[in-house]
Amino acid sequence: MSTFDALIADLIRDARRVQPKDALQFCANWFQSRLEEQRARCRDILAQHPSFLHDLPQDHYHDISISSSGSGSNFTSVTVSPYEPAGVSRPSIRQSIAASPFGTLDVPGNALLSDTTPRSSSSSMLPALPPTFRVNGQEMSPVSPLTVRGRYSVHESMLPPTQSMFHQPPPPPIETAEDFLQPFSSTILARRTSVSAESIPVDSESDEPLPHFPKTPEQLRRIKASIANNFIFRDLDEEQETGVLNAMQEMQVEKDEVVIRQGDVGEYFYVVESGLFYCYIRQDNNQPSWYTAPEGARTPPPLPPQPGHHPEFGKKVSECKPGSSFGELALMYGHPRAATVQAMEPSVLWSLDRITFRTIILKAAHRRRTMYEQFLASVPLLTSLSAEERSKVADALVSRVYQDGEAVVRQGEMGDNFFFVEDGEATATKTQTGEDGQTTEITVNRLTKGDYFGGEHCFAARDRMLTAGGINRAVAVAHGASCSDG
Ligand SMILES: Nc1ncnc2c1ncn2[C@@H]1O[C@@H]2COP(=O)(O)O[C@H]2[C@H]1O
Repeated sequence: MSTFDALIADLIRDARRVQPKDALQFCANWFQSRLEEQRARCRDILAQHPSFLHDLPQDHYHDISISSSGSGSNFTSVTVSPYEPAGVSRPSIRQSIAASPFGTLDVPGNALLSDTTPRSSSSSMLPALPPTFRVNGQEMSPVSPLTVRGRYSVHESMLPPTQSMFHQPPPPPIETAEDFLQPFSSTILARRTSVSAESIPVDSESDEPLPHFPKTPEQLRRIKASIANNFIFRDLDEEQETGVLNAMQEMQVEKDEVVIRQGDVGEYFYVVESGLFYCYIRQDNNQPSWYTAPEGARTPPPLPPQPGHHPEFGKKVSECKPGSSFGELALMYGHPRAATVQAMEPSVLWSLDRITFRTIILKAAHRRRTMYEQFLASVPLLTSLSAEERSKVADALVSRVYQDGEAVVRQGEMGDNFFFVEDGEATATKTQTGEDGQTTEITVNRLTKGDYFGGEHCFAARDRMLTAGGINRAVAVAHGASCSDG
């Protein structure tokens, strides 16, 4: 598969999973995120191995602009080197991790890097200047390859079409060299893998050292308790869990503190140890809190206050309590933050940086999904599902090991799970009461790999008791997974 095809396949898969309301915006953000990640990695590699620059063909990377006529014959090609030293220190992907979990804007490509707002005390770790790259000798900020306007497309791209029409004059004809970028296919990149678990081969490894913040046994105990019932951590093996625990940082959050702002770039994922958080979504527009409309721009009239609305953050959509987590969407899909998250009381959070989240957690989830997709493809009941539908079922599966003789479901119990036998064997038994009043247990079925049971709405199996007769693994479709009558 070509780089382009692979990119598009990844984009389509992610878009289907997310089902964005604004598809174009989703695509723009998705490509922007890929581009930023890739360029930061290139710069990292070149910072470590400047000699690679000489090995690279100078026309290795082209930005191609299309003339406003849109005709294919009017392509012009401009050499752009994201490797070229630019006279300012550029951020590496490591540096792009803001020292403060609130510093969600400090990522390459974020136009707000030119913002001079004071940051947290650890901001000395952050690059002093916005990241740039050089086009024809001219310093430029990264732009979205799908954006046809100026440099700070991040601002613009966050506005939905109607909103941006209020703020912006009509777009000029497409004419700048940096508007469209060909997919990058560098020999140098082959030396490193992407951190995107969504798009990399499952078993590739990142050689990026992950952060390690030493912790007391008591802190470790508290994190483990916080993640114990969180499905996001369910797929981690011991080594992965250790990596995640090492990378987590404790945060004491005050009442009313805003941990995440809708529209910001996501750098951290959070697990709630104690306290309470509300998540809000502004429906009226998607623009980030730091956005200021250009002078003289017309703004839409403010919406009247409604119950459950925060005057600034919008509608309350959910609450995050101890053991839950938030902030995963932006890290997974490269979106701006989808909601604003604010502490309702003094709280304790554990934050996990984007790189660790993607290299460990997403990778484990990806591997798990691949494993279950293969398993589900062998289940006769599901042969009519499309690959995409099987993926969805795979994501909903929770694997559980049952010991020999252990009951999986009991006769007469209300059941809201549907089970597949992943490995081993299960027996279905039924208790019968004879005319003499004696109860006997008879075996009515034996189930092996790929067989299923449960789901009382789908199958008249509620009068059975299934015991794990040598069953090693059963896979349950989680509560809420749908199954059709039949
Ligand atoms: N209804 C919701 N829509 C979107 N995000 C939500 C919602 N409820 C909670 N959230 C969380 O709010 C977080 C905001 O940052 P993210 O978009 O990274 O991830 C988001 C989710 O974890």
